[in-house]
This record gives sequence, C-alpha cells and structure tokens, in this order.
Amino acid sequence: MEDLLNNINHPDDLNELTNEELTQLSDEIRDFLICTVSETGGHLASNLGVVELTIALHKHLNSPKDKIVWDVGHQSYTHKILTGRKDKMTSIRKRNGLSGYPKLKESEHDIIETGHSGTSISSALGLACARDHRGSSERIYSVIGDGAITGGMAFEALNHGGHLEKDFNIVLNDNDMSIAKNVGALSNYLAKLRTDPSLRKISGEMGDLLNSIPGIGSGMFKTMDKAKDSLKYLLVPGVLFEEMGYTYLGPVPGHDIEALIKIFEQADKINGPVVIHVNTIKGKGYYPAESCPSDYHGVGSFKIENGESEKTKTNITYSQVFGETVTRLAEEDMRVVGITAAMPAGTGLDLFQERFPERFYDVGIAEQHALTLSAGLARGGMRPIVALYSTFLQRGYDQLIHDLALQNLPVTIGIDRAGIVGSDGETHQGQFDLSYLRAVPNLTVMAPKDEQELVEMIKTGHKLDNPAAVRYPRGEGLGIDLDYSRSEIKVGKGELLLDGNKILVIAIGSMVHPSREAIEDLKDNKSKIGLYNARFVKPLPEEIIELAQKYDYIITVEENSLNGGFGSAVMELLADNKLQQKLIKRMGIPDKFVEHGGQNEMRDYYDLSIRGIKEFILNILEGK
Ligand SMILES: Cc1ncc(C[n+]2csc(CCOP(=O)(O)OP(=O)(O)O)c2C)c(N)n1
Ligand SMILES: CC(=O)[C@@H](O)[C@H](O)COP(=O)(O)O
Ligand SMILES: [Mg+2]
Repeated sequence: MEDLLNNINHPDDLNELTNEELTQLSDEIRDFLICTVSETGGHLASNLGVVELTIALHKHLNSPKDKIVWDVGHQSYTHKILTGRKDKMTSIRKRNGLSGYPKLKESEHDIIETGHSGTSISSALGLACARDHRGSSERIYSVIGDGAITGGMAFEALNHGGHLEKDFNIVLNDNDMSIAKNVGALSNYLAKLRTDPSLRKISGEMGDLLNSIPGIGSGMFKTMDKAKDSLKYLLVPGVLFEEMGYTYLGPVPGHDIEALIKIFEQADKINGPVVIHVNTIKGKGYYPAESCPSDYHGVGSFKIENGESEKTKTNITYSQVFGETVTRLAEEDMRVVGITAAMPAGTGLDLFQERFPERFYDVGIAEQHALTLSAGLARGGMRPIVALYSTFLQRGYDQLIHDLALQNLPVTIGIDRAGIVGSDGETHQGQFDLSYLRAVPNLTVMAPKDEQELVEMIKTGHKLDNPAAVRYPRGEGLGIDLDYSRSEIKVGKGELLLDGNKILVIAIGSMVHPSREAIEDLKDNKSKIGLYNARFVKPLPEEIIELAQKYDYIITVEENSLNGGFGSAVMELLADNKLQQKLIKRMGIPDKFVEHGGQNEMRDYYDLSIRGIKEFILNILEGK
C-alpha cells in the first residue's frame, strides 16, 4: 500500500487524491495518531473521531483563505498533520514543541487560539462580520462538539448568529460524549436527532408526498405559514436550530468523506448560517478508546497493544483527596451537594457522584451556571461544594462576585489545577486565581501545603457561613499518610515551620514543600532562614506583621502570577503596618502566559523549584 501520508504537506495535496485514496489516508492518519499519542500522550479519543471530518473540511475548503475554527482545539491533530506539521507531531505538548491546541505562531492555518470550550461560534461569527466589512468572500466553518455546544457562550453565539443571518457554517461534531457522558436537554435532543429513524423517515416521506402534489405540495410550505409551522415540528429534524434562524443539515455520517464533502457543498449554496450535524464515533478505530472514550479523552503514554497506561503507580492525587473528603462530608451532612462543570473524573468528584447520585450535579460545560446554581442551592439551605479547574473558574468570575460573595453564601469552591498545569499550556494554566480571588469581599481563600491540609481546608470551607475557595495543584500529593478525621483550621492562621533570624520565607500552598527542601539544602545557612506556611491568602494571617519584624529580608513564594498575587498581598499588609522599609522579594510567575511543557520542568524554568528557591535565597545571602 502506498504511503500517502508522507506526501501530504499542505491541504492542497489532498486535491490530487481520489475518494478511495482519501479513505486510505484517513487509515494512515489514524495509525499515525495512535502511534504518536501512545508515546507523547495527548487528546486521543477526540482526535481519532475527527480524522475523516478534518480531511473532508480541508479537501472542500481552501485554507488558509477559507477559515476553520476549532472549538476547544484539542481535536486539531489531523488538522496539524494536514497543514505541514506531521514531522513535529512527536514534540506535541512538550516544551518548545507543538502545542496541543491551535497556535497562531505555528501555522497560518490556525485561525483562532483556543483551549476553553464554547468559543468557536462567536469567533466564526466575528470572522464572518469582519469578512463582510472588508467585502471579501472567504468561507468560514466552525467545528464544535456536542459537549462544547452545551456551554453558555455557544448558546449566546447561536442566538446572535441566527439574528445576524451571516453566511457561516457550524459543524456540530456529535459523538455523544463530552469528556464524561454528555449531559443536558440539548444533549438529549441531539440524541433524538441522531437515533430516531422514524423522525428522519417521516421527514423524508412527508416532504416527498407534499412535493408530489402538483401545484399544491411545494407551494403549501411557502404559503400556509401556520400549517408550515406546525408541520415543521413533525417534518424538520433540526427544528430547534431552524427556529433560531439556521438551516439545519444532517445528521450526516461523520466517517464518510464523500458524504461530508457533499453536505459541505450543499451548505455553501445556502444563504445565511447553517448547522451541519455530523455524527462521529469518539475514539474511532482504536478499540480501547472506542469502547471507553472517557478513559482516552486525555492520556499519558500507553501500550498500543492493550491501551494500558505506562505510568508507574503514583501517590494519591489532590483531586482524589478532594473527592474523598467531599464524599465523607456528605455522609455526615445531608446538606452537602456536589457540582461539577463536565469534569467529574478530573476533579475527583466522580467518587461523590457514585456514592450520592441524587446530590450530584453535572451541569455540562457551564462554569457560570455551576456557580449561580450553587448560590441558589445555598440560599435554599444546602451546603454546595463546587469543583472547578482554576482556568475554567475564570469563566465564572462575575458569578462568584455577584451571586456568591455579594450575598455571602456558604459555598465551598474546590479549585483544582491551580498553578502550572504542564502540557496543556497557556490556555489551561491556573496562574491567576490568587490574584483575582483576593479582590473579592467575603471570600476566604486558602491553599494547602499538602494533601492533609487539603482535607482540613475543605472541612474549614464547609463549616464557614461565607463563601470559601481552596486552591490546589494538578497531580499527586506528597504521599503522606492521610487522616480524614482531622478537623478544620482556624481562619487566618498560618504556621511557622522553621525558625531563623535573617530571611523569612513566606510560602503558600504548593510552594511550601519546595521552600522547605530548599532551606534544608542550605546546610550551614539553614539556621538563618525561617519558613512560614501562610495557608490563607485571605484573610492573610496577621501574625506575619510581628514575625516580619524579626527578619532582615522577606521572600514570598507562590505558584501564581506575581501581579496582584500572594506576594503583593503580603507587601500590602506590611506597608499598611508601616513595615514597607523591609526588604521584600517575591517569587512567582512573571507577567507572562506560561507555555506548555512538563509541569515540574516549567516550574523549574520559573525558579519555582527546590533549585530555584535555593539559588534565590543564596543570592540574597551573598548580597546579590
Ligand atoms: C470552559 C471549559 N470548561 C471545561 C473544559 C474541559 N473540556 C475540554 S474538552 C471537554 C469536552 C468537550 O466535549 P465535546 O465538545 O463534545 O468534544 P469531544 O471531546 O467529544 O470531541 C471539556 C469538558 C474546557 N476545555 N473549557
Ligand atoms: C481539553 C481540555 O480542556 C481537557 O481535556 C484538559 O486537557 C484536561 O486536563 P487534565 O488532564 O488536567 O484533566
Ligand atoms: Mg463530544
């Protein structure tokens, strides 16, 4: 069999291929993806599901003149391969390698950078408006999954797009899965469109019948508005989209390149916005991923022959400790409800879901709604615990302020993936939460130094009558023995871990442990360095004021942006207490988006490692 893939360096190369060859190419790409991702890790199942769809889009369109906007962007690997990046795919998600998402600096075919869900319809609509302002004629396609379309942003954009009536096409890639099983009324509706053959049959037969009545049938649709409206519910499968101003096409089998190209041709002839409903199989072509797509949504390296992870056993993760703690709290307190925005497994809340399905809410990819829903639940007498990744909590900032904090409601937010997340890169870093959370009145903000403190902080949040946020890092804990019975911590109370006389290191959360190791490593100088675990970013422990007076230098260490972060809070506290003359140095993330790379590798790059902290302290000791 000829190796077609080796000759594809640009989408134009597809023009030479017959439909049979395109099908062969899709097989080659699938093999290539499985091989590559088994070594690099990445978003396997989503990418396997869109191989034919991506080939068909690139065959049909003329990229980069025509625009393809990927929602989330985690499914853009075939797009990368077809646009000249095949040879770099082994570097994907590694430092200085290809990003796992569309990146403007990588290729002129990457139109919009993404990573968060639900942006593609807004972006495509914006591109369509810009095109019309400029008077040009490019075609614009957004590709959005059935999971991503459940988010508020997608709904807002659909609403506006139907109103503007611009020419642009939305490819709805429906694989009946989010990361977990997709949820919600829209998801149920799509399932009906996908699976109800009677609906499709009625639609076809009634349409044919009416059209066959000479002089009446075809006119009937056009003239009898009322009848048309009521019939439409029976006849038109995508009536929801149709009523919103879109032409609905499909569903079309998403692994049939010929059928896909045909429907794209049809869509291009239609004036106004079009929704093209495409059915795909998540994980297509790799048995383990096809049979359990949620396990292969995002993977580390694995053995191809059986799909087993190559990762050796690790310590319990912070997410698992969070899930266990919430589940135990729920056993004692009937008021505890757990809420996730489409991330039950990622946040560890799947354990709670299994144990208390009736008290568990997966709201879909809808962080804003998750927070305001929790406000309603709290107002109604419950004690909600919301689990969100730091990067996705950014979506719900106003809800946090307006719906939770303003009304001072007792909701605890578990903020997972705070700090540097690693290979997902810029779009997913949890580098801002301390900065934006500390501005919010009524909110208690905590960060545990280890998984034991996480248990205690979740319990602390649960006991409070105001909103509380606990932020913790991606990945495993320190491997300490856990005691789930230990109770809450006094609010605003840190702990002095090491006493010294010259430099006081004030660390928060994930930076306490490496700070301690760095100080231990300083040997002779060790006794000069004090270490304080602040635990609380808000309220900051007042004892810092007294402690600071004993030392010549203060160093703050945080896994957060320096702008407005923990270090800034300490400086403000000292300045407000007339201690601004103290020499204070802050360690943290500079004013930059942190690129992808290994989690510890990127921490070390920003000196947020034992090595980095040790060198920083030594420089001060040596008067540099
Ligand atoms: C705002 C936001 N919340 C959560 C996520 C995490 N996330 C990434 S992909 C995904 C599921 C997307 O499902 P779908 O759009 O159907 O794509 P599929 O993976 O099934 O192809 C989720 C929840 C995200 N990227 N952005
Ligand atoms: C695309 C996306 O947003 C998620 O799949 C994300 O990559 C998950 O990250 P974790 O691997 O940290 O759960
Ligand atoms: Mg999906």
